[in-house]
Amino acid sequence: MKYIIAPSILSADLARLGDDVKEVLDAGADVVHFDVMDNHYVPNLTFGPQICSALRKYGIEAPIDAHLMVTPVDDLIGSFADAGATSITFHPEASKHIDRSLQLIKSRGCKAGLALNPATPLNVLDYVWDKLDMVVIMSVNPGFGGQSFIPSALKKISALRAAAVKNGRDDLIIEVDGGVKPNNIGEIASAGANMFVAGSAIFGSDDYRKVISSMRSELEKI
Ligand SMILES: O=C(CO)[C@H](O)[C@H](O)COP(=O)(O)O
Repeated sequence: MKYIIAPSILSADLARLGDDVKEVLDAGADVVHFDVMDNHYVPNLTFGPQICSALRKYGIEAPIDAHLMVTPVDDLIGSFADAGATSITFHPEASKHIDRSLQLIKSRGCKAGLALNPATPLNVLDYVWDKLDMVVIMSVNPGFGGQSFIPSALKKISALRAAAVKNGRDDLIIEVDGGVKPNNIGEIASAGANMFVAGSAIFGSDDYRKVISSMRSELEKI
């Protein structure tokens, strides 16, 4: 299985974001995870499409995974697609019309996904399987980096992988976000995840290559 490592720029050095993102990609990361927080859906405020576009202008060519922790959702979908996002995910509680928001993302040529909070059940996916490229299992409550992985996420990841297969979606990307570290990435992957967001574990280290390599060597053991 192809495993995707996506550093969350929430924990990057924001005063030198372009360089920090280049460094983490040079160190072996696959995707830039871009946390968008609005101080409304979540109690924190980060960055908007201008920063995404600035990263593109700075020469970042890797996929950018925009995780919208905002409400309302739809107005920002077009802005992030224009700004160069490759995939856009949002929280079902944040959109009045989940199916419409997913369609909007796909119509702009981006991969589409739903992000499920720790207490959000999987049945929200029941009627939109055909519109999902990815599902984000939040293994922390959204809003802040540096929190601990919530263990019940493992059971949820396994149930999601089984449901995806049952619904003919063996290709579904299962992204896990929150508290991912070299010492738990193996069990998270074994449960069925194939994309891993890690903020503090990577950007909090002074050797990005070493952390990413140790994550990859844990993944190779599976
Ligand atoms: O979406 C997020 C918080 O809402 C972050 O992406 C997530 O918490 C990653 O940070 P860390 O790896 O430090 O837990």
